Amino acid sequence: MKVGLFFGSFNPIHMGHLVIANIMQDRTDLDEVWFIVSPQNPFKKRKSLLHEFDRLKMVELAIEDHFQFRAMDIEFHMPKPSYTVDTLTYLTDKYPQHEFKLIIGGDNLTHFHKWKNCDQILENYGLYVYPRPGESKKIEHENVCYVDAPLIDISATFIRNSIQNGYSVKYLLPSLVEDYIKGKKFYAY
Ligand SMILES: Nc1ncnc2c1ncn2[C@@H]1O[C@H](COP(=O)(O)OP(=O)(O)OP(=O)(O)O)[C@@H](O)[C@H]1O
Ligand SMILES: O=C(O)c1ccc[n+]([C@@H]2O[C@H](COP(=O)([O-])O)[C@@H](O)[C@H]2O)c1
Repeated sequence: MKVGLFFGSFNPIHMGHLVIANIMQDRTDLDEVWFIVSPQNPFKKRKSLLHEFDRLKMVELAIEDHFQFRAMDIEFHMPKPSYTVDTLTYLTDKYPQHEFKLIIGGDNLTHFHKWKNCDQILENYGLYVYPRPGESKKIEHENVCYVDAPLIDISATFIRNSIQNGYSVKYLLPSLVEDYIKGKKFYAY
């Protein structure tokens, strides 16, 4: 089975993530997409970062009707910061029968050469790249696959700021996730 891994903070998960994941699963040879919730992205501030269990719960709520999507908490139990190559190695040991691909935005290619063991990621796994504003560099490699997808300019930051300012976030994220955020009064609801 071929699995696309979508890493992120998911604080919270939103329609941008879900549209990309669905296009990747539906229009490529990926059989499943697994959402890997990162407890603490080394490049992001902790400000407004909800507890990892709540972020995982929101991912589970968002994908519960999609049987080819899975939410994973593996990075919760790994050393921090979580390097993608270490998570890929862990998953390969645990699921030797699966083939793993990394799903990333084109903007991430600019700094991809700085990622830990990036050559190993390219050679042993490979990338499924979707377009994102700000992309400036393409990597020509047999294991890099560029997938056409619409640009959806929704971010978790926009959603958190909207809630804080009392604006509606309807349609920006699944209603079950919105209800969960409201119920817990997250992001100052
Ligand atoms: N609208 C979107 N379209 C495509 N990719 C996205 C979109 N929003 C986020 N991503 C990508 O999904 C991955 C996980 O996203 P992340 O959880 O960091 O969300 P975010 O919306 O970028 O969050 P924040 O606004 O808090 O930085 C990242 O690689 C990010 O670049
Ligand atoms: O392994 C690395 O060296 C590495 C360097 C930068 C980013 N990542 C991972 O890439 C994911 C997306 O990152 P970002 O900053 O684009 O949201 C996130 O889960 C990070 O853990 C991983």
